[in-house]
Amino acid sequence: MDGMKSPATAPVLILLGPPGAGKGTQARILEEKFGLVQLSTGDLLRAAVSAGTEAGKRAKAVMEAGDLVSDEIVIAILRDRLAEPDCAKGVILDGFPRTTVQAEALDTLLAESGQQINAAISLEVDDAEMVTRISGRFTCGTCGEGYHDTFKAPEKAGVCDKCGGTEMKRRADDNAETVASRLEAYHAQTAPLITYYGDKGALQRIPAMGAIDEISAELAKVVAKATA
Ligand SMILES: Nc1ncnc2c1ncn2[C@@H]1O[C@H](COP(=O)(O)OP(=O)(O)O)[C@@H](O)[C@H]1O
Repeated sequence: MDGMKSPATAPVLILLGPPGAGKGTQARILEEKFGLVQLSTGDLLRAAVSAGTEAGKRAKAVMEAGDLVSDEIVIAILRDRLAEPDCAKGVILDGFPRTTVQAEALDTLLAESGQQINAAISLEVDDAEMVTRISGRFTCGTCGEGYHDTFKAPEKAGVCDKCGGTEMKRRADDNAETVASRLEAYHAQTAPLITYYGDKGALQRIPAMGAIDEISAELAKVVAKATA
């Protein structure tokens, strides 16, 4: 029929990288720049734990140990979230997939609605830096929004950058012992996805050891190209 086009599919981007690589920070920047929705399975799981849902109860101890929550739970949570109307704008997946089983489930899920991923972007950093970064990060217990990083701004230790509050809290799993397990889980279970997406021709690598705005500028170029 004249003028009939197949509907444009919404962008689907994946951010890959170890804990502390800056996936969450960069996903929030991309959300604003490109009008996309950030989907963080870590945030969704923490919300399930706080709400005390069945999935949350099963996930709590696993997360505190720095291990990966079962594929079954995470895939179910992600599937439900993706079905919400705001995701029609396009999504940035932050922290998902983290295993090959999850990557395959995502491909199947997207194929059901005629979609596929635009790019899997790997934020490349080294492990030693990750431990330092994670042990220095705090969020604000007063406004819940502010963020403070003792590593980047030691002079402002303990003070929220948004509201000036002084009740800074560390995430339950941001301690040296758990961080080591999270890095181990990353190398054993998630790093193979770099090859998975490389083989599909969907992988983009970005050096991510520098300043947040330099990395986000690089990332924006890659995203603009992948979603054009
Ligand atoms: N896709 C996933 N599969 C399995 N477990 C997950 C997944 N996403 C998050 N988690 C769980 O939530 C924890 C926190 O994840 P996240 O907030 O992404 O932080 P980080 O990337 O800093 O480790 C992980 O250590 C893991 O236990």
